[in-house]
Amino acid sequence: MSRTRRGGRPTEGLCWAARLDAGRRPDSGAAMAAGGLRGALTSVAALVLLAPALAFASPFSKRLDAADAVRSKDPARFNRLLTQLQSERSRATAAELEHLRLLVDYQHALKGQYEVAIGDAVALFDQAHDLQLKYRAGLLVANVAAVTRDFTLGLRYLEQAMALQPQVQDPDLRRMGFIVAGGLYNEYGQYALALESVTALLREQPDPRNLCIGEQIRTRALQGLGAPFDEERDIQSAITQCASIKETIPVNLIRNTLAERWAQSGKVNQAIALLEASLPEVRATGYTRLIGETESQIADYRLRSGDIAGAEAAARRVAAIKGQDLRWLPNVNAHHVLYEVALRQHDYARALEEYRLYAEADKARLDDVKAREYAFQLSRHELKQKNQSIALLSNQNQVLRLQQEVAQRSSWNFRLALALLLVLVASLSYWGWRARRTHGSLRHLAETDGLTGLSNRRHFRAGSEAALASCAQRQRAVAVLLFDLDHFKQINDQCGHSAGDWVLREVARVGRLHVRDGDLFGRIGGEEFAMTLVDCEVHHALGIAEACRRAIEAIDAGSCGCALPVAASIGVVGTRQAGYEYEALIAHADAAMYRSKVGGRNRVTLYEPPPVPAPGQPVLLDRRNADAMLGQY
Ligand SMILES: Nc1nc2c(ncn2[C@@H]2O[C@H](COP(=O)(O)OP(=O)(O)OP(=O)(O)O)[C@@H](O)[C@H]2O)c(=O)[nH]1
Repeated sequence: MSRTRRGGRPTEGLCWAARLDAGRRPDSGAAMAAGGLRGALTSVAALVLLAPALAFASPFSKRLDAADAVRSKDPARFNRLLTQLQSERSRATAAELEHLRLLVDYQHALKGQYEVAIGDAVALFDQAHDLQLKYRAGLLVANVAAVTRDFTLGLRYLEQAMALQPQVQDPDLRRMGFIVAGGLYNEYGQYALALESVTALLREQPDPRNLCIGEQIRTRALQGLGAPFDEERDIQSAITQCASIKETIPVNLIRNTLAERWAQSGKVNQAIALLEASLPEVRATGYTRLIGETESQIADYRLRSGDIAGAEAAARRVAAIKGQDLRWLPNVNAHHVLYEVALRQHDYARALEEYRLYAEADKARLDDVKAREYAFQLSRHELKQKNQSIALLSNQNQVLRLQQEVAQRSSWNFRLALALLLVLVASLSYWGWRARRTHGSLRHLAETDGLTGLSNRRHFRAGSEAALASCAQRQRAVAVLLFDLDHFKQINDQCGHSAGDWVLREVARVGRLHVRDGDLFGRIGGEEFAMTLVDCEVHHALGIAEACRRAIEAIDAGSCGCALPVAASIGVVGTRQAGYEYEALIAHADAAMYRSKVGGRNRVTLYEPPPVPAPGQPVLLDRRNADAMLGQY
């Protein structure tokens, strides 16, 4: 039958470092009896409890810090402070309540109320707003879950807490994370990870105590890995480092590692001598795990060296440790040694019994190792899955961000384009309006007589031609009136040109009063005006002409300082007499107007065609009639 010890010296129980407080303050008898794995694991939690307090300014915060600082060193004071703080919790801020909650979780853990501690620390990890509190809650769960052998939960929270560690500002808290991770990884048989953690710790230039703890974790990880190490550099310097600050637990754990090395290389007696020499100091620590490990190594090496009695004595001391866990490696080793001793003493019944105890313990230990390995693989798997999910989510987020950015940019571009378009439309509208206005002004200028605002000759003619064409189609009557002011030159000459202008504007004003919509009224010469009256029979046109004449006659130029009368000679012609040709109508109206002038002025004359001459008789026409007739024929 071969022994099944693996990984070198006994490794059950979590990092001794957690027992640092216990090392300074030896366990009570009851605690020693409880020893073994649970005690060791509890101590890991105690290490977490040693974390420096977070800085808070208020009196409540200061007392929280004070409680935080003594939670392991002075549990009685810690409990008192916590009771006070809880009674005054109504004064606490939300952040302070979170801190208080963490301390209460520590208190539960220290009292052995592991499930309560884990339950609330898990919730705190999820709910804490302060990153450092969250980190500490995660480490607490990791430690306490290792005590309760909930390895999966422990590793899950260890990894989650360590994921937060880079953001932790407090260097002491960061170092604590490395120590807890290194210690736990060693206990989970993950020596490479333990080495990684402790290497990170040593890079952070820890204080002497943390350096000693780190060295112990490192030697154990190297041993677990079966890595070659330089005895002087890797072990003796670590022993010196720990011894110099009187850290007896780590110093002796390191010695155990050295003894393991020596025994492996055949230096069994040297290993026994080293362990025997340190045994009094080891026993003085009261640290069950260290005592059990040292004694079980002595038992093993004595057996190998042929010292059956010495081996049996040491093994029995281990087996006698009360409250130990069946799976604890020193227990397994002790039963194996006792079995071998019984065999060599030919006490086969005892050998059988010891073998049964050994096999039972070893099986339980192997199951435990498997459970840790399984927990580790599960946690790695979960971590991988989580990282993959995070990566996936981050990719999705990136895609969403990009989509948002594109949408935003498109929206900006769209808005910009819209704004530009609006500016463009506004500019175009403005310039269009300006152009239309300019065009309108120009057209108005081109069509209007500047003095009277009436249509000028050209525009009057165009409008009249259009109206005549339209009325011609419908055979509607149109009349044309031509006005010529009488002796206007005198007004100009005697009253001044501005008085003449005023009279012209007045004639335009009164003339406008006599035209309807659709009629046309223009100034077609200096003192000549014309009206085209649509849908207007000539007799009606005569009435309008007469009304105009009277209105003009009524103009009192005295208001502009001119005593001269104002009057006009008007000629009227209708389309029934002269047809729809503009030129002919104007010529006939002009001829009629001429007749008014000739007839004494200030009168209205209807165009009358010249009498048809008797054959052979010449007809004398005045100049205007002649022009009109020439135009007609
Ligand atoms: N104040 C002013 N006078 C103008 C304007 N256009 C033409 N006249 C004047 O109108 C006068 C026309 O004079 P005439 O052609 O001799 O006609 P008249 O004096 O009215 O005499 P009869 O037509 O024969 O009654 C001239 O003195 C022109 O200078 C104008 O825009 N303003």
